[in-house]
Amino acid sequence: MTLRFTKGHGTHNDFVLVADTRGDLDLTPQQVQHLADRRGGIGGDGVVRLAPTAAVARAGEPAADAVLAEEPEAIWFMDYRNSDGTVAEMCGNGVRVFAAFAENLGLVDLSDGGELALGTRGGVKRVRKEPNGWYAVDMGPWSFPGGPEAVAAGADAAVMTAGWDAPRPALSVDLGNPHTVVALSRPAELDALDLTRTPAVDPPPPHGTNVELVVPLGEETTPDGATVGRVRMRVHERGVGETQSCGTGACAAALAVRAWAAAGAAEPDLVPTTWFVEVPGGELRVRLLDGGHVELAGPAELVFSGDVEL
Ligand SMILES: N[C@@H](CCC[C@H](N)C(=O)O)C(=O)O
Repeated sequence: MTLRFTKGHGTHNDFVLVADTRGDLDLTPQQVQHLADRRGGIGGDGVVRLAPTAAVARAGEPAADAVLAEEPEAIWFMDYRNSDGTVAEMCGNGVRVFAAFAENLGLVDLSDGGELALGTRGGVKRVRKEPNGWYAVDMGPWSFPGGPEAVAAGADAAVMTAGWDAPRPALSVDLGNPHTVVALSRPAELDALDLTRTPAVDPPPPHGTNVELVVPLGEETTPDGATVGRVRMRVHERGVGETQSCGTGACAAALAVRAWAAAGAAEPDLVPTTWFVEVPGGELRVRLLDGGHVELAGPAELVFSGDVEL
């Protein structure tokens, strides 16, 4: 079978995108692994299938039914797979690149304030385009699975990775997909990390986790007088390995660092609600929204298209 694809990335978190506008493509884990293979295939951290939400629901995906019940206008669904062939609930960089792909296919017009509501296994996501060309997505609700006690204690898990003498405290964050955030004290320590092996998380999360290693860089004032926070991050993605960026991971990092800062602040309400997250592949913006939602903004690029044999 010959398959048309487009290669895209968001801050160098890269994806093979496939337009399945009839919704009849059933990608096997082996086919996903082949598409994502950087030597024998196209290469990517993940594979994104764009399909009609109704077709995904008919194929037995309960999340697609829930999407249509919540937002009947979410007619397109992001079927996201990690490069190892496993399914993931959400991908923050993937959602933005999906929006750029849908624009490119002529399925949506995001100029003049247009919005794309799309379905994911993590619920309905809404994407709009900013004047600088960045895509901003309302990532929806998030939570600290360990609850207020974990936030007060600063941790509900421990992470051990190559080169460390002992496990370090970490905070679990749920963005629709699972994250575990560990704070390091110095950028040099972050740079020296060996992330070629999967970090061990205790207690082991039932469905695995993405692990973000972060260095809080403090607060700064923007030219328009706003106070924002800044974080550096490296990430080991579930089902992939170390990647150049992770959008849900950037949200998790900002939310954890903000919670840690608020816990130690005399006036927690003054801790910034906007954070810039520096990743090896670029920079993302994370903003707390009303109603317990979080927004992710950043670039999305389509690089080339072609045909591949499956
Ligand atoms: N790179 C993504 C996250 C992709 C899914 C993740 N590896 C998982 O298994 O949860 C992002 O930008 O959020």
